[in-house]
Amino acid sequence: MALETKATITTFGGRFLKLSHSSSTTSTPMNFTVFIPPGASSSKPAPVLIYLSGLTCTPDNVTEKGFLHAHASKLGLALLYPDTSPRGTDLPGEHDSWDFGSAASFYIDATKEPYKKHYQMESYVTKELPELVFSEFKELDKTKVSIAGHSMGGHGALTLYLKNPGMYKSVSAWAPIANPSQCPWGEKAFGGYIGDDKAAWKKHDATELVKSWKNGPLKALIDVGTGDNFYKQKQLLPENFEAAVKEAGVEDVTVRYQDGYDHSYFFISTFGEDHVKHAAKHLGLL
Ligand SMILES: N[C@@H](CCC(=O)N[C@@H](CS)C(=O)NCC(=O)O)C(=O)O
Repeated sequence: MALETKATITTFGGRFLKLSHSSSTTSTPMNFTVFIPPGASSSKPAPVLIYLSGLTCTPDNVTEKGFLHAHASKLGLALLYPDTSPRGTDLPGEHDSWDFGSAASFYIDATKEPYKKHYQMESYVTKELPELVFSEFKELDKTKVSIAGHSMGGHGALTLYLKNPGMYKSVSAWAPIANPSQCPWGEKAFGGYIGDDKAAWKKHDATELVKSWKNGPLKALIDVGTGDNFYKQKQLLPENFEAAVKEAGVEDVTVRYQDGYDHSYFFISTFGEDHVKHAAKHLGLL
C-alpha cells in the first residue's frame, strides 16, 4: 500500500506527518495525520490515541486548534487522526449539506445506495487504517491503542469502543452525539446511510450499545459544555447515555458538565490534557 507523505512538520519535539493513500475499503483516496512523540523507536514503540473529528472537519482542525500533541509529547503518546469521510467522490447529495455526506460519515459502514460502495468508515478506521499505520510505522505500538473524539467523532469513539471490546484500552469524548438514533443529526445520517430500519440504527448508537456491555469497567471520560448550542438543541443527549449506563450497572464512566463551555476548540483544548492523560493512564504511560 503506497503511502504519500504530504508534509513532515517538527512540533513539540516530535514529528507530525500529513499522509494520504488509496484505500481499498472506501475505494477512494484517504487522508490522515499522525503525531510521533520524541523518543519513539522500533525498540521503544509509542502507544497510540486515535482521535475522530466532528462534522465539517478534516484532521487539520484539531491539529491546529486542539493542542493535543503538546500534552502527548510529554507523555510519549502518539496521536492518529483519520479523516471524517472518503474524499474525491461526487455521489448524489454528498456535498449538499454540512451534516451529511462529505465530512459527515458518522464512522459507520453504509448499507444503502449510493453510499455503500465508498462510505465504509467503520471498517476503514478499525481495520485498514491501523493495519497500514502499524506496518509503516514500527515506532508505534499496535498492542496499545485508545480512542477519543469530538461530537460526531465522540459518537464514533464510543460506538467503535463498545462494538470492539479489547480493541482499545480506553475511550473519551468531548460533546459526543451520545444517542444518535434520537437526535436530528443521527436520524438524517442513519436514514441516509442505513435506511429506515430503526432496529439497525441501534447497532450504531452508544446509548443502545452500552445497555449490553458485559466487559467490565468502561474506562470512559466524557466532557460536555453547558454553553454548547448543539447540547441545548438536544443533538448530543449525554443524559440518555448516563441513564443507560446507570441502568446497566456499567462502572468507570465519568461524565462532566463543564460550566459555560461551547462546542468549539476553546472547549476541546481546555480539557485536552485531561483526555490525553486519561488515555495515557490506560495505555501504561502514567
Ligand atoms: N457548520 C456548523 C458547525 C459544525 C461544527 O461545529 N463542527 C464542529 C464539529 S461537530 C467543528 O469542529 N467544526 C470545525 C471548526 O470549528 O474548526 C454550523 O455552522 O453550525
